[in-house]
Amino acid sequence: MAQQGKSSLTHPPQQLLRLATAGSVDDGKSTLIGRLLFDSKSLFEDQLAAVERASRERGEDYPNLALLTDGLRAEREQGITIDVAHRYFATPRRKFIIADTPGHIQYTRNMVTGASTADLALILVDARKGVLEQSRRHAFLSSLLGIPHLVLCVNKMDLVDWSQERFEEIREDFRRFAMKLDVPDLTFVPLSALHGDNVVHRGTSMPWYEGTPLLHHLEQVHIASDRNLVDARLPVQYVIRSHSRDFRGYAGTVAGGVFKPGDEVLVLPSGFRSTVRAIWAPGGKPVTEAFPPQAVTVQLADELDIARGDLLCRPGNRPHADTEFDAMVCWFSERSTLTPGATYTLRHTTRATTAEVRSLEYRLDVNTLHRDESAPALALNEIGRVRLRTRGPVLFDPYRRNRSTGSFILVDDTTNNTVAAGMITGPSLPGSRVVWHAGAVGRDERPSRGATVWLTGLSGSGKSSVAAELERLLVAAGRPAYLLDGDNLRHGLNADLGFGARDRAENVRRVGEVARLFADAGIVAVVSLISPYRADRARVRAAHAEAGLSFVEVFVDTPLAVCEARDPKGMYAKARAGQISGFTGIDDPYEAPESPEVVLRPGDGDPATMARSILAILTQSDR
Ligand SMILES: Nc1ncnc2c1ncn2[C@@H]1O[C@H](COP(=O)(O)OS(=O)(=O)O)[C@@H](OP(=O)(O)O)[C@H]1O
Ligand SMILES: Nc1ncnc2c1ncn2[C@@H]1O[C@H](COP(=O)(O)OP(=O)(O)O)[C@@H](O)[C@H]1O
Repeated sequence: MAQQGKSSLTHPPQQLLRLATAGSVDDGKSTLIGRLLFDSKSLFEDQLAAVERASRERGEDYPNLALLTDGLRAEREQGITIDVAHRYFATPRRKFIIADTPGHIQYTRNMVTGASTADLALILVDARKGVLEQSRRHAFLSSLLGIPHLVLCVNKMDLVDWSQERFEEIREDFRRFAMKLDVPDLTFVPLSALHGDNVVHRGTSMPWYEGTPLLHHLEQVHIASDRNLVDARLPVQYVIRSHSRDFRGYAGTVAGGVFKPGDEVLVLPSGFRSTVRAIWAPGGKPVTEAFPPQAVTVQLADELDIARGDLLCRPGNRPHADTEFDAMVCWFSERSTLTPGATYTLRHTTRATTAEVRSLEYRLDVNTLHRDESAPALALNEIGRVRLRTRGPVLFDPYRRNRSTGSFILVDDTTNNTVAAGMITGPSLPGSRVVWHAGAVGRDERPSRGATVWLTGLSGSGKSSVAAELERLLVAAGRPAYLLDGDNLRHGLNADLGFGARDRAENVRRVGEVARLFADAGIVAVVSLISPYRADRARVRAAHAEAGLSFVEVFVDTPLAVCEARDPKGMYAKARAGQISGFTGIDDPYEAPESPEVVLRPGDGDPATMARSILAILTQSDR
């Protein structure tokens, strides 16, 4: 998934939101898309007139918005491989591109293709039916594809009498499943696409709903920081030469970070260094900076031997350059299967090389998240984890960090067909040097089920007090639990770490690893750590999702003024007096969670009461 990045961009990144929709026709997807277009007045007069005419002809007394996407549906029913359809609409705030991917079980492949660049996924469920296997599959695929924002639209609320209770039931059911996935931002909207409630306008039917209508959320959701603006990457697509003007430029699409004239760059795989002399946008206009996903031409200060497939980055921040790595792949071919030993052409950014499937580590059941380690092959629409070895080094970042330099396709050389899409998880643990020994005890064989409860918040917010109560409650109920408190761990495991951003990241990483091991062992790890950076916490969540373990993020949302008034250790006073620098909340940042499973505020009661509310959510996640 793209990483949080900090940048001093002078122009805001393009305000375009790419949406992927998933759901079956019956869930009302066509109607919802139609309603978005209709109510946001994005329809052309003639389209509208055609819909009204067609509705009248069918004897319907309201414009049947599903007819807008009907042409598409017809093609699909005939089995034509149109796969993914794109629709465009705009409001004064944003432009939208909707990739409409069919919801049928056969279409995992289409979702992988259609949604791979999406900023946000809309998943539709029918309020009468609730969360179905298909909704889970879509949520899983969205998280696998690294789509940072997910909205569960509970549609057809009119058919359940606008019931708040039903909505909450579905929300909790879905949230329980999503806890095991890596979904950084999850939103729920109850709506009726048919009547329009909560699509563009609020309507009057669900006064109990405190959120905003869907379109408002789509207009407001913060996507600028989803882009990776940290790791500068420019895969070279073409070398542009003009002998007459003595010019040599390197053209490509920026895949990460920001490039500016004057920046020192490193060319891979050669290792040459140079400086950016100038950058041009298409059309030849010089620009002062370039960021993803702009297509640009870069001129360097030195004459170097650079070819298509090379990559420009910064000397202190390079991608992996490896011939062996692990990836999740989705198999696309009906005619063949992915089997260990087979070779394919691997296309990655602007390079191609031969890749051999060294091993199939497991096949994943997308519905249950069960891993089948004895699966011999992957068939159409199946997803699994593989280890690949390539002839030449591949310059990659893990997909979670960069969706562009972390993805690839496999092409069958005999047919020239694309047979798989892959997402690189990271370099292989060097097979010969370090081997991961799977234990002989399966998770289900352990006497208890583990999980991680992660309390984040300012110093003095109450994390330790609540965590201690939760540990006590769990143990009293006969459930193994163990408190991992930041302060305490800094006396031992993390005694070598300070409070700079890098050390805090390492602190969070280590505690996250320990928590994951505890959870795997069947223990509830109760973590109390300021953990101020969203990206660091997101990595821990991802590591849990990867291991199929529940991760419950608890935001202890006590305002700074309250924490400062409590000041149990006198730290705030010292920080204000300038005796401590880089203190969280005073002169160091705290990034609040965007969608934690639990939020605790000062009015929510004493620590024991708060702990009980966490326990209730945790118990749900066990089901
Ligand atoms: N500069 C600075 N910033 C924040 N906190 C500081 C700092 N220096 C020391 N302390 C004390 O260390 C405790 C926080 O440690 P953590 O390991 O939870 O911090 S972090 O997650 O790595 O940010 C925290 O304890 P709690 O009050 O229990 O949160 C502080 O008392
Ligand atoms: N729910 C609560 N209501 C009122 N005071 C609280 C609550 N939770 C904690 N406190 C008080 O706030 C102070 C800081 O709590 P602590 O758990 O040490 O915070 P943290 O671990 O986040 O630094 C303590 O004095 C504690 O008694």
